[in-house]
Amino acid sequence: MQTDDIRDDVREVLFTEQQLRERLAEIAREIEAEYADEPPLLVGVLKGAVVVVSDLARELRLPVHMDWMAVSSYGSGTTSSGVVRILKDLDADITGRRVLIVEDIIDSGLTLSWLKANLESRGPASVDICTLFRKPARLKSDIELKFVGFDVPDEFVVGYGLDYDERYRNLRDLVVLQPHVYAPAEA
Ligand SMILES: O=P(O)(O)OC[C@H]1O[C@H](OP(=O)(O)OP(=O)(O)O)[C@H](O)[C@@H]1O
Ligand code: HPA
Ligand SMILES: [Mg+2]
Repeated sequence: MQTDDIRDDVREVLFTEQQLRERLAEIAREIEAEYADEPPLLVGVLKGAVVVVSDLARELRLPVHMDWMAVSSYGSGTTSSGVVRILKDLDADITGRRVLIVEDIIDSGLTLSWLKANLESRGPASVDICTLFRKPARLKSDIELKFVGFDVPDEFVVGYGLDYDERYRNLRDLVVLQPHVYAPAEA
């Protein structure tokens, strides 16, 4: 059973809005140093990364461009199928450009290792990954992550863009939900 106020479904706050903002500011400084000569094209992966891209881009002082891809690997479940589909491709031609993929979470890593290889096949100058969260216990690919915000425990997390069945993306903190949220409704 889910409640009307999404905050009532929270079991535990893992990272507060303020902690997330402070860590993103640190990452922004690292990105500015890395791309001082050529600002990157930020590629946000819809929909989870919308909140991260929005906050990270406004923290950056570089004249970045932004583009979006939608890929799907999870559907409404809580584990990756490993099968990736492109639902929306980039508008931009990335030939010769420096690309920085921005993600909310790397869980199995399957979505991003596929996406990185896909973008690398288009002839960019570089493709790197920035993710705010990483779940080390679940990583199934040895994908290189250039900028990482926080490691999270092996639990399903939501908020700050991350959803469970499309809910909770608008929670300000990164949280773990109460077990009752996942329980089937009583007949
Ligand atoms: O490392 P992985 O195990 O591949 O999982 C990570 C991906 O899964 C989630 O997206 P999802 O497919 O749920 O779409 P969404 O962003 O629209 O929620 C998340 O936003 C990452 O893109
Ligand atoms: O822990 C998670 N929460 C929400 N979406 C996700 N996609 C991969 N892992 C997660
Ligand atoms: Mg999701």
